[in-house]
Amino acid sequence: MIDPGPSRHAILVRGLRKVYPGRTGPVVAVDGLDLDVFPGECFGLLGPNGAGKTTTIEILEGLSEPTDGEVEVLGRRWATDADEIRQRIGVTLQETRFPEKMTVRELLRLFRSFYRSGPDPDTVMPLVSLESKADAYVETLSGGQQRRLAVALALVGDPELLFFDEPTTGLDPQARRQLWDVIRDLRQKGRSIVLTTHYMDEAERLCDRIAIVDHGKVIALGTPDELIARLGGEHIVEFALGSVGVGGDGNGNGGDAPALTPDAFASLPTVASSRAEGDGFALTVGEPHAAIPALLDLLDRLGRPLLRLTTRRVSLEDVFVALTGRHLRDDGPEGTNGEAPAGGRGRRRRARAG
Ligand SMILES: Nc1ncnc2c1ncn2[C@@H]1O[C@H](COP(=O)(O)OP(=O)(O)OP(=O)(O)O)[C@@H](O)[C@H]1O
Repeated sequence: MIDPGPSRHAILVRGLRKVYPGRTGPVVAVDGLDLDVFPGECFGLLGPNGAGKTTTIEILEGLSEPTDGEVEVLGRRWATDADEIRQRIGVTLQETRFPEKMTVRELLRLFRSFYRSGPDPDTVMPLVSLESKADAYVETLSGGQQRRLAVALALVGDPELLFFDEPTTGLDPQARRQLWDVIRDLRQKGRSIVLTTHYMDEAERLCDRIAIVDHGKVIALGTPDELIARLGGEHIVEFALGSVGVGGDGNGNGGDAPALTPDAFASLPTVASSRAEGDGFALTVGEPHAAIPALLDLLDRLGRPLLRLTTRRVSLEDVFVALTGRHLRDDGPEGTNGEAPAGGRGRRRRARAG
């Protein structure tokens, strides 16, 4: 049971479950989730497609009913205090459809009229750098400008708590950065923020604390630094080996020499963990200057030629891989491999404004 005392929480969730009927049988989207979001923090739900992030945020926003569990938003419950909660939160959905024949200013004024109090819409436009578009029809705005308009619409009620569901999916790098700045400003002004994302760099840059979600459960929780520190080393050394003899991959498999496994590198100086990665290996290390010379010595003794070697800082992606053995996502404008986003796989929420 949730403690009935005065809530110090922006959000309190206990034992949240959501089961959808599904075509081929029940789908457990959220499976016993606990969350504590404190006032003034930017809290991230990070996880792969289908992890249950959107389902969770929809329940917090009062758009969907839980199958089981308890939810408090700003110390209130949706069942009894829906009007009050709506007056105190701002919601930016994954996608928003706007009425085409309204200007930016008209739409902001309309949304402002839904709230008892809040700023003059003209003072909100500069917060999202849309003042020059005040009299433009919303249909003429670019994708990034429309996302920022959606944020402005969430701000006109002067919310204490804001929800952003995958705020930058599909945006180009410049538009992403502009939206990051808007979210950072809101945080600096003391607003509580909950955002979902499958971009680890976004979570790392924006969030004070992150819950990594997989299969409807929180599998890790902490500040980005705490989560990264769990790996036991701050650097990743990735390398691939040439095969000895004919054929083979970067692990030595398929050539004449016996294949190497990640264990072969586990006892090198400051190596905290080792895994197969793509066509080679990835070592989590504390001190690359100690680990790399020892690695080169070992490969020399084993007679294995090095094809390539790179080092980088540990990311939340590595935390996810260490926890699940899978990658968080294979794309992202600034992700690990720079491939184009997979885009609209699965369901996307669309909201019609006005
Ligand atoms: N209305 C629905 N009916 C049936 N299953 C659903 C429904 N909505 C979501 N699901 C399923 O519930 C699971 C969680 O989906 P959800 O959209 O919450 O995940 P997510 O982490 O937000 O993923 P994404 O990043 O793709 O938005 C998935 O298996 C999804 O297919």
